[in-house]
Amino acid sequence: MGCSASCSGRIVHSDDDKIKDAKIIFVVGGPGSGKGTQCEKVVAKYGYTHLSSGDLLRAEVASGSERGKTLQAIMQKGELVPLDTVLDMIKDAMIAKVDVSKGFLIDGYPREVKQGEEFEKKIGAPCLLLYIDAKGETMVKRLMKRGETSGRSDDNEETIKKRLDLYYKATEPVIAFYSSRGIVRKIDSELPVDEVFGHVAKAIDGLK
Ligand SMILES: Nc1nc2c(ncn2[C@@H]2O[C@H](COP(=O)(O)OP(=O)(O)OP(=O)(O)O)[C@@H](O)[C@H]2O)c(=O)[nH]1
Ligand SMILES: O=c1ccn([C@@H]2O[C@H](COP(=O)(O)OP(=O)(O)O)[C@@H](O)[C@H]2O)c(=O)[nH]1
Ligand SMILES: [Mg+2]
Repeated sequence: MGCSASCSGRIVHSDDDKIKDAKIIFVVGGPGSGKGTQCEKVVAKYGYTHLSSGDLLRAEVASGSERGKTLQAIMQKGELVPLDTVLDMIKDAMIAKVDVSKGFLIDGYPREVKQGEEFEKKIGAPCLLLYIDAKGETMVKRLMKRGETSGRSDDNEETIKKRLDLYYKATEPVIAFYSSRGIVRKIDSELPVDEVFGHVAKAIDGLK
């Protein structure tokens, strides 16, 4: 959809136009790499809107809807929910915030190259991809620890292993895909949280 002139002659931008023009940052990394931790800090410093695809899905599960029940079964197994479901949720959440948002952090998405391509067709192009990188054993350790209190049904040893396998197989190619466009900034998240954030902030400050 393009712009249309209203009766007063003012140009009216559709929701689609508005989100297409928004500043979009993808935050990609393995399970437990620290995406959510860093996004919270970006929100505090830059006022961006944080949308975690996993959180959106968990909210749907918590609502107790029929759709939520189907999602819960998929997530419990560490598999990926259908692409359109996640994309529609992200798009709705972006539209709801676009008028008040300085930019969007899309956390935990895309999980596979195809998801990125569809996002760009339906929403718009990212200006930056923050690649939050930690070793496999670090991620497992963090998630096992988080699992003691998170209440997340996928924070158990068996599902963590499947999430990690799927990350290496399906999600790592996303990084290569966007690297060729020159928008990937790799962040070492083995460092203490505040040091990691220093590097994240530098990447964001480098945006025009
Ligand atoms: N030591 C250390 N721990 C961290 C760091 N970042 C995150 N953690 C811990 O690791 C766990 C996972 O961090 P999250 O921010 O939830 O990770 P995530 O990438 O959003 O994980 P998913 O939601 O599973 O994708 C949490 O318990 C954090 O406290 C870090 O830079 N250093
Ligand atoms: O775009 C997405 C994002 C999440 N998920 C599902 O939600 C779970 C939790 O995702 P989250 O990003 O919260 O955690 P991660 O698996 O990265 O630790 C995943 O294992 C998937 O089952 C999905 O299917 N598509
Ligand atoms: Mg998270």
